[in-house]
Amino acid sequence: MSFRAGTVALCGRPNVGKSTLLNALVGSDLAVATRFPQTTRERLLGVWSEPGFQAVLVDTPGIHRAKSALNKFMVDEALRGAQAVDLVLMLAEAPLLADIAAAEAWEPGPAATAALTSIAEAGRPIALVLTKCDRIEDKALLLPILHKWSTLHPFTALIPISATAGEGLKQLREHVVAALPVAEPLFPEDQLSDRAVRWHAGERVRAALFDHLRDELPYCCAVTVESFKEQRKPPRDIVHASVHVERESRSRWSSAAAPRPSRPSRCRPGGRSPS
Ligand SMILES: Nc1nc2c(ncn2[C@@H]2O[C@H](COP(=O)(O)OP(=O)(O)OP(=O)(O)O)[C@@H](O)[C@H]2O)c(=O)[nH]1
Repeated sequence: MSFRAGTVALCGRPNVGKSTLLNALVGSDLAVATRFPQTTRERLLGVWSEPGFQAVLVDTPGIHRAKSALNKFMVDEALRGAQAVDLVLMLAEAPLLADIAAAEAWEPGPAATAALTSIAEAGRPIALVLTKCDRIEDKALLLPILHKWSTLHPFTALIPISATAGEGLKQLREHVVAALPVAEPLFPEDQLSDRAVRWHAGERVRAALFDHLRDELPYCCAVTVESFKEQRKPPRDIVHASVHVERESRSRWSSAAAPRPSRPSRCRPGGRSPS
């Protein structure tokens, strides 16, 4: 069988599970996934290599109505990520509904449909991926929801998944592989990301800020990695980073502890990176 390779964008509203899905498919915690919306600020490529195919996954910031310059940049990044790919996976969260009557009455909200309209402007094939389905006990509720989505766009497929429980990932994999052209791999098989280990170290620091600081603060922070020393033995990699905050009054938080970064570009596909 001929090798298939191409690019697949993961797009959707903030917090729908794009980074978690990328990590599940690549098999490594490359992208920072938190319970907070708008964690992803820049596009990240995750290289999903398996025998017979390589899908280069583009993790994008969440699409939302942006007011600040940073948020506008993030939305532009997301929409740029959907250009010229072989397939767009439009992720939408499965709604939590009481019963089948509620599921039949359900409509996607204006923000989700606006995100779909923006993504569709790129003119690429789009598959709808309904995320977090592990939270829906009665799977019959998913049918009317998927049907509602199908009326909004000629999606190439409608796939319910749970990235955390591994549900639906086989079906998703088959759909992704079928959408890839016959081509040579775009990245070496053992490369997991387009970013340097140092960039991932900065992202780990940002993830720590989300974990440890008050809810609103991480959004006002930027991280610069000042020095990064890779070590094979414990305590492993050493990161010195500066945390930039918007206001002087917030600077007392700036010495947040950095966790050990993973080594994404060194890991073999399928293996979990150390965290
Ligand atoms: N129950 C459940 N939770 C999930 C699943 N996938 C993601 N989550 C949770 O949803 C939250 C958001 O996940 P992310 O992967 O960061 O979402 P995102 O779309 O990348 O978010 P942005 O950075 O805002 O664009 C996290 O708390 C995840 O743990 C899933 O399959 N099931």
